Parts: sequence; C-alpha cells; structure tokens
Amino acid sequence: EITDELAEAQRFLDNYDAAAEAVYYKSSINWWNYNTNISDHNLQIAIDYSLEVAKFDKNASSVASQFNLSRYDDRMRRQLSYIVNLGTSAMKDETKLQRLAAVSAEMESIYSRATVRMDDGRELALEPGLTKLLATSRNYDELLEAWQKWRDVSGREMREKYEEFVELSNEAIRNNGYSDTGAYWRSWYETENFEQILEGLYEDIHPLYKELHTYTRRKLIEKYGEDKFPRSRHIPAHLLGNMWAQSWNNLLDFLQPYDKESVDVTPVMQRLNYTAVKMFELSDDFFGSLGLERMPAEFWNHSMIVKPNDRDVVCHASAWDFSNGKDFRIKQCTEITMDDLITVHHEMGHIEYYLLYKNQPIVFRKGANPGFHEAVGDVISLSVRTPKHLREIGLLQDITDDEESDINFLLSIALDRVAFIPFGYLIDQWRWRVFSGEITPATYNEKWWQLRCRYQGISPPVERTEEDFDPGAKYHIPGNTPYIRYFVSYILQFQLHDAVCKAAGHSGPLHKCDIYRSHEAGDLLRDVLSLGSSLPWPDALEKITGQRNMNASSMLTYFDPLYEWLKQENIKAGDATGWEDACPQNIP
Ligand SMILES: C[C@H](NC(=O)O)C(=O)O
Ligand SMILES: [Zn+2]
Repeated sequence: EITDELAEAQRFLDNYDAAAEAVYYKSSINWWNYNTNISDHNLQIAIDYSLEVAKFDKNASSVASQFNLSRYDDRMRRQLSYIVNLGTSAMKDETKLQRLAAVSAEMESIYSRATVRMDDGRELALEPGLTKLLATSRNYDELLEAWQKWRDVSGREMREKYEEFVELSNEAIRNNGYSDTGAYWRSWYETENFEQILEGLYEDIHPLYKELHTYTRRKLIEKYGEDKFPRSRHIPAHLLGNMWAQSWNNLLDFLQPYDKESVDVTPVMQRLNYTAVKMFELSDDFFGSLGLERMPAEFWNHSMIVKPNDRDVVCHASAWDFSNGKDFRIKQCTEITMDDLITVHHEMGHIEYYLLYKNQPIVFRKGANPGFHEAVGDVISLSVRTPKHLREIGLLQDITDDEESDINFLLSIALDRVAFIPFGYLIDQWRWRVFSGEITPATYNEKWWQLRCRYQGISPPVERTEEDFDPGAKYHIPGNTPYIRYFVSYILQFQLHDAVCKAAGHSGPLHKCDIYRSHEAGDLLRDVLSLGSSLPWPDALEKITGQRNMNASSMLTYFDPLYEWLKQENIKAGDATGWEDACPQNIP
C-alpha cells in the first residue's frame, strides 16, 4: 500500500542520514589527516577505510533502488536517486577500488611534495617559492627555468599513474551506466546540451578576452623584446605571472595604465604586518556583516591556515565539510598577498555554503551545481576588492574616484576573471576527451597544448614532447578535481553579484558595488544557499536573479567600460587582435 511504502521510504532515508554522517565523518577525518600530514601510515588508513565507505554506499544504493521512485514527491524521489547513484564506489573489484584510491593519492603526493632545484642552488616548492617567483620575477630566463623544472618534477613524474587512473575510474563509473567518467561529471549539471551552452558562453566572452590578450601581449613585448615572441602572436606561457597563465593580475605593476595608487594591496598588507589569521578574520567579518553565519569555534581550532614546516602537506587551498553539521575547516598555505586574501574569501565562501545547508539531508549538502559552490566566495571578493571597500578597511589611502582609477581597477579584475575564462574552459575539454578515449596517452601532451594555444593564445616557451605530461603540473589533474565548475562560476558570479547588488539597493555601474553590511543581500544569499542541491540549479538561480539560465551579460556589462578602453588602446597602437589556432612551429 502506498502510504506504508511512503512511511518505509521515509524511515529508510532518516536512518540513512544518521549512518551516512558517521561514515563520511570518519572518512573525511582520514583524508584530512593525510592531506595535512602526507605519510604512508595516514594513506593506508584512508585507503583501507575507503573500502568501508564503498560497501556502505553500495548497500544503501541497492536498498534505495528497491523503492518505486515514481510514487513519491519530488524531494524524496530526488534524495533516493542521489543515493542510488554511486560514483566510483560502484567498482566491483575491491582490489581495483583500493588501487584507484591509492593511485590518486600517489599522484597528489608527487604534486604536493615536488620541489625544484634552481641552477643558483635555491630549492623551491610550488607554494610559496615558485608561486612567488612566477608572480614577481621579470627575468625571462629565470621564469623559464622555474616553469620548465616545475613540469619536470610534477607532471612528468606521474604520466603512467594518470593512464592507470583513467582506466580504473572509467571501469568504476561504467558500473553506474555512464559511458565514462566525464559523462558522469557532466551529469551533475542536469542540463541538456550542456557542452553547447558552455561553448556559447565562451564565445560571448572571447571578444573581450582577445582585446585583453592583445593589450597584455603588447606590454610584455615592451618588457621582454619582440624577438622573444612567436610570429603566430601567442604569448610565451611563462610570462603571465602565474605557473599556468590562468590569472595575470601579478602583471598589474606594469600593465596598470594610469599612475595612481595600485589596487594590488600586497605591499600594504605586508607593511601593516597582516597575518593569516587577520586575513581570515576580515573575511569572516564580511560574511557576518551580511547577517550570514560566522565561522564556528571548531573552524578556528582545527583549520590549517599556514604551511607547517615539520611535515609534508597538500598545500592547494581547500574547504572541508566533515558531514556532522559541526566540523568545517580550511586547509591553506596562506601567504600575505592580495592573491591569498582573495583565496581566503573563495574558501570561506565554501564554508558559508556548508553552514547554510548543514540541516539538509546529507545528499542535498552540495552546491545547486558545482559552479554555485565555487561562486559564493568570489561574489564576496568582488565587493571586497572595490577601491571603496579597500579604503574602508584601511588597505588603500588616497585612491581617487575618477575615470582613470576606474580603468585601473577594472583591468585588475579582468586580469584574473577574464584572463581565466579560456583556461577554465579548456581543462575539462581535454579531460573529457581523455576519459572518452578520444585523446590517447600517445597524444596527451600534444592535445593539451593544442587547446592551450587555440583557446588561451599562449604557447610553450620550450619544446614539449610526449615525455612531458603538462596537465599533471596543474593541481586539479592529480587531485582529480573537476574543473568546468570554475568556468561556470566565473560566469555565474557576475549574475549573482548583479542580483545581490540590486538587493542591496546599489545604483550606478555594477563594478562600483560593495554589498558590505547589506542584510538584504545576505537574506537573498541565505534563502538560496540553504537549499543546497535539493532543487535543480535553474530554480536556485531564478530565486536569486529571476533568470533560469547562465548568461554572460552581467559579466560583459561589468567590464564594458574596460572593453571600450581596450579596443581604443589596441586601435591606437595599430595592434590587430587574435592569434593562430595552431601552436607556433619554431619555439623562439
Ligand atoms: C580557479 C581554481 N580555484 C581553486 O582551485 O580553488 C584554481 O586555483 O585553479
Ligand atoms: Zn573552490
């Protein structure tokens, strides 16, 4: 009888939540211990227990699949379908399941422990040494040495492991009826023609990116000399201030067109003796000012916010939900820089989302889609980074409010938000094709650079071969973190910024909006983020913005003054935009 079955299904779901909290809590603690102290001992504990987690998931999935989903309301049906959908826990062979966990952890360990020995004897890890060098050095050869040696000690060391990982991940996922791991990852967006929509968003931003690329390339040629730049008009990949050329804001010191107080407040933070704790308290204060949740005691007691000097850790910043509704932590090797201040807000945005949906059933404690989760903190930092706000918190003194300061500011935001768009787009274009088998190990690196040259308009500064494995030099490949979520986030965050600024009563240009202390903005965010993944993401987006689809118009409106300025500058310089699709033949 339906009512009995309904009651039975509800009982199952309640019991499932309690049991899942306990299992996932223990699993999270194991992986936290490994990430904050990389050792074979901690790895073995985590891998052994991952078998228990898979058994739990498999058992829950088989029970959940016995309920006839059509008979229940949307919410219960959605909960049951999440439990049925296993992910890599579906791997039948336990040895292979353990191997999958182990090979992932081994790649992450290679990446996190790798260090580079420079010709001058310096021994540098990615964080903080190489990151700082790529951000601050203006020496072509020094940058090239760091860029090449990082790839030698990271990606090159894990190529075979990645081939094995791809096979194991696909074998596990196919037990769920997905064709490959990429298809499973895309299914989280519940969006028909998802790839076409993404291509459209990329095309919408491309004209703006081309103007920024042309301006940046011209300034770099002034700095390093025309002979260093290929005739194909690509920019050598090691000159953009970042190990992967994914954000260019570290070039602001010589890209900023007007001589005003710099909006890169790194020097001021250091002069004011900022600490990592101070940076986290700033971010916590902003969320609190909106009437949102403050970080709980466990967060301050258990987070790892600086790099320890007595053990190996995974430095790539991340935010953790321990699934017990109380324990939430950030792991970050925080340096006193503006880049890291923005990362602090990014990671704390994840914690805010965890706190707001912590009372949802455990399967709904996820972003409306993964891009939402990446967008929360970035929406906040769009307010924090305004000259108005930076002046209010004492990080800027005599910034003036005029056309030239506006362009300087918009350029600083474009150098990490617009410059990122082709990078954010191409990572999973490569990975989806690797999972589908279209890209084979024989062409891993060649296909990677084809995408990098075509979409980013950058090129390798030295010859690359299939001895190299440059995708492995970017955390998210060994870390097996999907990447299209950041592309989605960089589009979404301007739609969300637009909406919360309206709620906060902002009038005038979007790029001048700072929602600090607006409880109206906070209430709007709280209403939607509390939903977690209990509703399809178009419903969540509609609640905030009134729109049901991602679109680039808010982002283009935000940058419009800069777009006009860049076009004028490039025309004045007689500089045509664009570059050849293919990578340059002869490396200069
Ligand atoms: C954009 C992305 N952010 C993150 O990992 O938190 C990155 O750093 O590559
Ligand atoms: Zn993130």
